[in-house]
Amino acid sequence: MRHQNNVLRDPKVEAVLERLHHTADRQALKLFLHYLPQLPRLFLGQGIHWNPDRTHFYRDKYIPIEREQGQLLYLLARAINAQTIVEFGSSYGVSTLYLATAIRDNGQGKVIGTEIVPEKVIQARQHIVEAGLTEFVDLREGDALKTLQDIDGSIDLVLMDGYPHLALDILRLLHPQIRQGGLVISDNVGTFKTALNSYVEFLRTPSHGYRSATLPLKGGTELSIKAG
Ligand SMILES: C[S@@+](CC[C@H](N)C(=O)[O-])C[C@H]1O[C@@H](n2cnc3c(N)ncnc32)[C@H](O)[C@@H]1O
Repeated sequence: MRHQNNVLRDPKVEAVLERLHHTADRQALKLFLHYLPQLPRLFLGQGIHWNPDRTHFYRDKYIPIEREQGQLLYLLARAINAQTIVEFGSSYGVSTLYLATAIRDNGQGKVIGTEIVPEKVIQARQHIVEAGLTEFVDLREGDALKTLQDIDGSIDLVLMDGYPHLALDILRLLHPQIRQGGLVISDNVGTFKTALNSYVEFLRTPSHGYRSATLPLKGGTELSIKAG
């Protein structure tokens, strides 16, 4: 990893991840230009407006978690000895690789990932094979609202990183199976502030059973624990 210690301690996984992060970094200019008209909103702290009818732009975009978020995910998954991890939005597999490394190092379990764009699923599967993590991943192609309906047993950790307008529905779907002490980590709560407002409110309403705080990672990463 550039600039800092890498907690994964696995050169094979790190090499794949570094290549994917670099490819994602090279898409930054296209993303910047795409969001350019919305820069005033961002500077005013309002976040980018999310239009659920205009997602085509993202079909070939990596838009992965950042390296620091990946390290945090790995550490959290190790800390709670996660064995069932659910990921909404796998894209090309960057977050999947961090989480699957944690599952492997915990000794057993699976990351159940889901991705709706078939071309991304093909690539993500290749990256997982290349990293030697196939047996720790169950990557499901299709709409997460369907593919995540039949999860066996309890869930230790959820990564919420799909399109914002679906986050609350996905959380409601998974909520009964998230165990006490389980974690929900949500990307982009600062970037897509308005679209994720009701989702974050859900996590912050005490009667729903979570304790939740926003970490200053990638402009806002929500860390929530199901505390009962
Ligand atoms: C921000 S990206 C995920 C990045 C990924 N977690 C990573 O770190 O590499 C969001 C992904 O969610 C996928 N997605 C959006 N709606 C979905 C749905 N209904 N079901 C499954 N995947 C979906 C998109 O195609 C996109 O690839």
